[in-house]
Amino acid sequence: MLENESVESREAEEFIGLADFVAEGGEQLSFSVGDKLLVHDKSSEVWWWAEFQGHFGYVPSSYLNQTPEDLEEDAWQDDEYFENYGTLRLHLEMLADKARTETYRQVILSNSATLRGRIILDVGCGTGVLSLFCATLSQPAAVYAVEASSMAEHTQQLVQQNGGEEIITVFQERVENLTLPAKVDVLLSEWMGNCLLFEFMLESVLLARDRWLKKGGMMWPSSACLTVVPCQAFSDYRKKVEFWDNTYGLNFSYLKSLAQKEFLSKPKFSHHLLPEDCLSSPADVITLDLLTIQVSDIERLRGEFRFTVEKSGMFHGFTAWFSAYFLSLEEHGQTIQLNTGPHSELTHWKQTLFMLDAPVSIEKGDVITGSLCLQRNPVWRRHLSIIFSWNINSTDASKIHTKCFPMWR
Ligand SMILES: N=C(N)NC/C=C/[C@H]1O[C@@H](n2cnc3c(N)ncnc32)[C@H](O)[C@@H]1O
Repeated sequence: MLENESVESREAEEFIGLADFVAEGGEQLSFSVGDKLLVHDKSSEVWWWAEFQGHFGYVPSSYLNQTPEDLEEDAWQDDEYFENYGTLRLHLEMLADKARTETYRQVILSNSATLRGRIILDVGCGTGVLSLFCATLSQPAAVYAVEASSMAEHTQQLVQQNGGEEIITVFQERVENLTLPAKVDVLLSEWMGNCLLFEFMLESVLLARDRWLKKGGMMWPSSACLTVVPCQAFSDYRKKVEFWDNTYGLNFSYLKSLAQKEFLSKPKFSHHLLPEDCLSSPADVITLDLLTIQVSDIERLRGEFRFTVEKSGMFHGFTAWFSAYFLSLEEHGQTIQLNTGPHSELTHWKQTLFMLDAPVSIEKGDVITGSLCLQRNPVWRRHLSIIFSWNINSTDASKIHTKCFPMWR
């Protein structure tokens, strides 16, 4: 035993669980998100031999993250994050997104009468466009425009050059570290990342809500949901995997398994899903009420789905997108929706594609049931893993497929 331990302990590497894993069969080892495992053998790509609390077994490598020795950069990677937002590139992308920006403008315009005399907090105001909509399209008492990056210096200029300086105060600070002059009636923010949560700016918005939103105040967006649909993705699969079957007359199919691992193990951002590639009607799988959801809730969000296939074809994977909803400040005013799905005007987020390792041919009438879990990364706090579990035409637990997609670490 001593010999065995010394061999195994010599080369063991510490990894951290990105999501809960339930062993199927004696050879596998169960663990929970955040657990630290010792990996002794990585000879296989997919299954590693690991140890946890004195037990040994096989674990899926896609569920594990290398723990950074000393987290020299902070887990939020704030320096890099706010440096990115200090340049115009991302702000241009967001401002050029008409569907996104016009929706917020519409919300402020249609509530302009009720905004009169109110105090508004704009979390992560960037160039201040939303705050300037408030100041120019309504008469609030005050707008607190909070922006942590160096963009705030320019925002101050833009506010002055657009006559907003009487109403808008720009704060260059993380909203979590800020002391505001007063509590606010409305918390306005455009925080949604890919698959809704990526970047986890939502945590900052919720902390600001808990500290600065008056009782009975309004959150804009008021609610948000993550929508999913099973889909075809012939062109992606052809370009990334089938490409190797015939490469200039040569047979490179030996590379297909490498291609699957390299191209299909992570989600594909900015995917443009065509309506005709949807295999069924989409379903809202996860819904957030921004007034009541707690920071602890966003560590792990889970939803179930059941799709009845409406057209025969190939099941290449799932596509996800989000919608945000803005309640009216008026009793019976209409709710405004920002829908980033394939049946709405394209936005800079587009949609996100999650491809199965191997496509499955599917028939009209087939039923795909399963669940989706958004598991926040226990180490890199702006990242998450998205775990799809599904089976086709069966409730037999042994036929459940599962795939864990890191976004990104
Ligand atoms: N991804 C989408 N949609 N929007 C990202 C929008 C991010 C903007 O909000 C700022 N921001 C993010 N987090 C904070 C915070 N805690 N305090 C102050 N400003 C912040 C960033 O610097 C960007 O300008």
